[in-house]
Amino acid sequence: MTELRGPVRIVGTGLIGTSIGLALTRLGVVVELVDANPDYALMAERIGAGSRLVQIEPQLVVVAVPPDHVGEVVAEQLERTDAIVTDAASVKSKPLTDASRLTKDLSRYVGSHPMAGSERSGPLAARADLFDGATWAITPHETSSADAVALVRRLAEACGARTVELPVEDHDLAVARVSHLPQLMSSLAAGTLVDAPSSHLQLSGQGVRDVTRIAAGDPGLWTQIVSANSSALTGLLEQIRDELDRVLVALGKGESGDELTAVLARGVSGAVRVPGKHGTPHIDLVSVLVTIPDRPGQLARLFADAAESGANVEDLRIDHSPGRPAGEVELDVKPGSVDQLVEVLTERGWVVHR
Ligand SMILES: NC(=O)C1=CN([C@@H]2O[C@H](COP(=O)(O)OP(=O)(O)OC[C@H]3O[C@@H](n4cnc5c(N)ncnc54)[C@H](O)[C@@H]3O)[C@@H](O)[C@H]2O)C=CC1
Ligand SMILES: O=C(O)C(=O)Cc1ccc(O)cc1
Repeated sequence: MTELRGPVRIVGTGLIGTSIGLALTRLGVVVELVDANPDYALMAERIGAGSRLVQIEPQLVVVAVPPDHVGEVVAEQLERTDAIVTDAASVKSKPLTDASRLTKDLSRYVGSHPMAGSERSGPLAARADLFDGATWAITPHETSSADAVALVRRLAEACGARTVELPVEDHDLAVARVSHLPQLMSSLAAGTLVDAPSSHLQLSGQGVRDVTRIAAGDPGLWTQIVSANSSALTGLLEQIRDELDRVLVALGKGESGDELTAVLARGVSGAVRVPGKHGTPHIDLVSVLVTIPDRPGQLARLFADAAESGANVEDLRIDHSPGRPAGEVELDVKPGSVDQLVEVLTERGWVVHR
């Protein structure tokens, strides 16, 4: 069996590279940190993601630089080392095409893509547990060696992720749908807030926060990602444009038409197909809303009371605007636990709504 012994060289010590470094270092794997910006490599070293100076040749190189530069760095690392080389880019066709223009033998290269991240960039946003429970795509190409694929699988598992293998082209079609289109939709929705009066913005609740969170991602990085996946994205954007036209026509009629309901109902059907946490199939959860006074210790009391009802809280959201005397906690539980949870919380004086 191919073992991940290290050292692992990480080229690009931003959010993703430094998070991989932290995850591997916690397992005792020796990590070498390299970045075009020496300050970033130093920061990554200071927070414990590895070391800038490692004398031993790497077993594996992970290229975690923006997509436009991945191909050249992969080719350079293949030529300079005997290591297996992977990358973490959000698109997989472009790095492969770019690298194949620069070097002949790509058997030690296999692309990969951790499906976890954040709207933040740079080493200081990194976390050792970023990939725990996440999916990590591995995209072998025609000449990737079995050893390369096996070692990259070990890397993903060492970072706490579960792996999915798929061809390069399938990967790019899939992420156009589940990552790149949602990013563009989030940016478009958030863009309408730029000129909004603050009297409108003060009514913001969790819905607009959910929809706009990823819009805060680095525009430079996302320009590279969506440009590299333009053909897969174009079809989806045309579909959205047609749907938007239908919505405009329906709204223009000024009547509560079937057309509008059909668009909204299709959204419900799509949303329930998104797999739940840890890549498990989506299970229907029920949300229970609890009003919580803005005082120290209230969350701890709520969780203790919820635990006593026997309900396992599968997920939760907290909505609290500064200055308001109370917040709203949304507890997601399995349908079978709801009655008991509501009964116990109500008995103990919580204001609960389903
Ligand atoms: N941001 C996210 O949530 C996710 C990003 N990715 C992919 O991971 C890669 C890295 O993204 P982030 O860590 O978010 O970006 P980042 O901006 O936080 O880090 C990128 C790092 O690469 C360095 N760099 C740029 N060109 C370089 C070169 N030629 N040689 C050495 N270092 C170089 C930069 O100085 C920077 O430190 C990208 O390809 C992205 O598509 C994958 C999954 C999630
Ligand atoms: O912030 C989030 O929820 C993300 O989904 C982050 C992300 C960004 C880019 C990727 O290629 C993969 C994951």
